[in-house]
Amino acid sequence: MSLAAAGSLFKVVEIQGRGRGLVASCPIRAGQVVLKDSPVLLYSALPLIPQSSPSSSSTPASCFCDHCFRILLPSSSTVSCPSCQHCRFCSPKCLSIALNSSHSSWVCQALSHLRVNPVLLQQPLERQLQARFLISAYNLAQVSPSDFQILLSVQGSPDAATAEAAQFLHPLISSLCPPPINPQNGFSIELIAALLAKDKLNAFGLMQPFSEDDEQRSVRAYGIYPHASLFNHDCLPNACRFDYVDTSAPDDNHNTDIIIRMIHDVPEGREICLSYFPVNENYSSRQKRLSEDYGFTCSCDRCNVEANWSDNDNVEDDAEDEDEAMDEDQDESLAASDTENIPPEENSDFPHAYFFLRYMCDRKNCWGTLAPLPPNADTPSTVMECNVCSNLKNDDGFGVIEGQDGVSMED
Ligand SMILES: C[S@@+](CC[C@H](N)C(=O)[O-])C[C@H]1O[C@@H](n2cnc3c(N)ncnc32)[C@H](O)[C@@H]1O
Repeated sequence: MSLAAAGSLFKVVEIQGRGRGLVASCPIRAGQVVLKDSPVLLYSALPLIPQSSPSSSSTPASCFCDHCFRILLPSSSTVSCPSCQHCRFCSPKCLSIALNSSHSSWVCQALSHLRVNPVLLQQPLERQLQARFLISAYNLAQVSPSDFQILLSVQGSPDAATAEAAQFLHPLISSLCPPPINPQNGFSIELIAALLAKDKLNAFGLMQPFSEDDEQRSVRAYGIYPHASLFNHDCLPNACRFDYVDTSAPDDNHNTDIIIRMIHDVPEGREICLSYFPVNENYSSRQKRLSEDYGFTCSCDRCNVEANWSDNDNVEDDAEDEDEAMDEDQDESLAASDTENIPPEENSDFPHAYFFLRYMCDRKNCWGTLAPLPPNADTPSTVMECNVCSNLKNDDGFGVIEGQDGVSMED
């Protein structure tokens, strides 16, 4: 679904202090899909050299296809790039597509150079990923100039951190003899800084598969989704995004598309917002992330309430008032169980408790958001899907629907 196709559901408007935003142009129902978006650019979020086997060239470089980022199962017929032997693909078809797009011969050579660059390899993962992004961006300019223009059109201007990264990466990337973009700006440090800023503000992470044992789920790939990048942030979002990287049909070339679905009904005129990170984070860490990573101070309803809490006041204190047991491992976060006995109308300090009760997944280490499946004609679905662990639950009794992990969403 392109922005134009979804145009009847929302419009792009300029909102004071927030830049562009997407506003409902009609009432939108819970579960309704408002956008299906394809990436203009995707790049791996793994270190240049796999951590577990830094010196072995025969060890697989990654456990994800280097083009479509599906997980590579031991039984699957994977193929390696014939030139670098490092990047692996889930099928000969994916390799063939990649050789003409994401893994062109220039990308292959550039990544091979980076993998033996001792200065870059000593840098933190973030710097290595910025190098990966710049390789992909320059390649995009070559293989799809129109998509490169789209990348340039998303929001983002350099800050001190991206300017410093550009200082470091400019000589490195220039030494890879990238293909010329245009004679005016070539591979200027300014262009590199601008690209890094756009990536920082707009990249969506495609996460590694969920596991209850993983406290910190990592990202497998980052992507720039031009339409989805127009959603502003709210700490109590009314929409959330789903992806079906591994569960889409094997011949589906759009498995890295993301889908934005409404969490609950919204009236015409309401801005549709996502949360840029899991909703369980507390006030100070949310404000810190939004300021450092996105350059704004959040003044959403939830922040306005929590700004008035004293320094040590947090959701857990409310939960303690209610004689709730504390999860010591989560003392910086809001645990769903902490809110169970706090009806919003009885706790004026915490009016948004209802959101966490109804829309936050309570599975261990998940912290995902629940949204109903799309309505059937006008009938709303009573089944809620978690956008992190894919669990399906009945909206009424919150019972888990067995055997329904990883459903695939089509248009
Ligand atoms: C992914 S972009 C969202 C679309 C952006 N507003 C635009 O014009 O393209 C993220 C940027 O939007 C702005 N933004 C997002 N949510 C905001 C909010 N709640 N309040 C103020 N600015 C916000 C910030 O400048 C942020 O860095």
